[in-house]
Amino acid sequence: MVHIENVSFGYPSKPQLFEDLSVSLPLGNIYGLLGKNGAGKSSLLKLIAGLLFPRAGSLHVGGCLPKERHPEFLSEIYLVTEEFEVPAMGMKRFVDLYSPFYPRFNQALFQTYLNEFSLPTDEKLTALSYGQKKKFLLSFGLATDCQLLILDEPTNGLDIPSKSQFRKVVASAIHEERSFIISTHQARDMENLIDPIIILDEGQIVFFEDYEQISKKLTVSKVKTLPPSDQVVYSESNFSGYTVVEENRSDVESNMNLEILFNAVVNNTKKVQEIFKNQTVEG
Ligand SMILES: Nc1ncnc2c1ncn2[C@@H]1O[C@H](COP(=O)(O)OP(=O)(O)OP(=O)(O)O)[C@@H](O)[C@H]1O
Repeated sequence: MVHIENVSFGYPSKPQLFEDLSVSLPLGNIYGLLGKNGAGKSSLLKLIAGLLFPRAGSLHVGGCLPKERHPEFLSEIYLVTEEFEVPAMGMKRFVDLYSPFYPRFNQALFQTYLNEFSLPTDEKLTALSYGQKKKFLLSFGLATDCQLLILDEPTNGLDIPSKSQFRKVVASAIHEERSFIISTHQARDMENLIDPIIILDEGQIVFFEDYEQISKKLTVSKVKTLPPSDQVVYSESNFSGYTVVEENRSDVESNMNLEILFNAVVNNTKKVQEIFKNQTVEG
């Protein structure tokens, strides 16, 4: 679905943000894109959506060049940005205007999502709160059934019940003919939803692994004293000792959490990459 080859990109009169970045994202997954502030997550999502253009390299989405913004491409992609504006109109008018661009738009599902998020349907979009506007756009994006749904920080501004509703509706809307890319800092909101995990750092994709491999290859434990340093991939001190990430040398799959995984990858990228390089190819 998304094929990025040797892409370089930088904003005018700024240093390169990406240098020779390559990644392929086949259909059927909810990709989680993690990275520090300023790592370039939103820029990468905009490159994929054709809102920014690479300086070098090639970028294809569903066989189209995003920068050309062909109708065929636009009808298969929906982007919910972190900051957005909504037009001053009611929901029905919005749907009447924009759903015809999406040939598989599902009105019944759209209604289900609005109900799930308890959204008032008779208000003008501009009269909704930030979180309600976001839930409206998420509902619309999910209901388009487009092949590629891109969500930039989707749970920012959502209240606690809405975060679990978000996980529920997103998980229900994925199928093998579509993919979602979700960029987030809210690792806890995304537990058990995003898989594979992609980590962007220093202009490169430094980590791209699925949960199964992560739990086979790494283990996390809480200990009172630190193990020998050559065994420690990453450690954090806590009130009762340490949380330690180590290579998983057992046959038991671990229960890695996303926050600690992220810290391990960005603090000890080389070591993590070495561990994952020795992957056994199954099947
Ligand atoms: N329109 C722009 N013009 C110039 N520089 C920009 C522009 N947008 C972003 N940048 C710069 O590009 C870099 C990456 O920004 P980007 O928003 O893609 O990062 P991010 O990973 O999404 O960050 P965050 O997690 O803070 O949202 C930052 O250094 C930022 O200052």
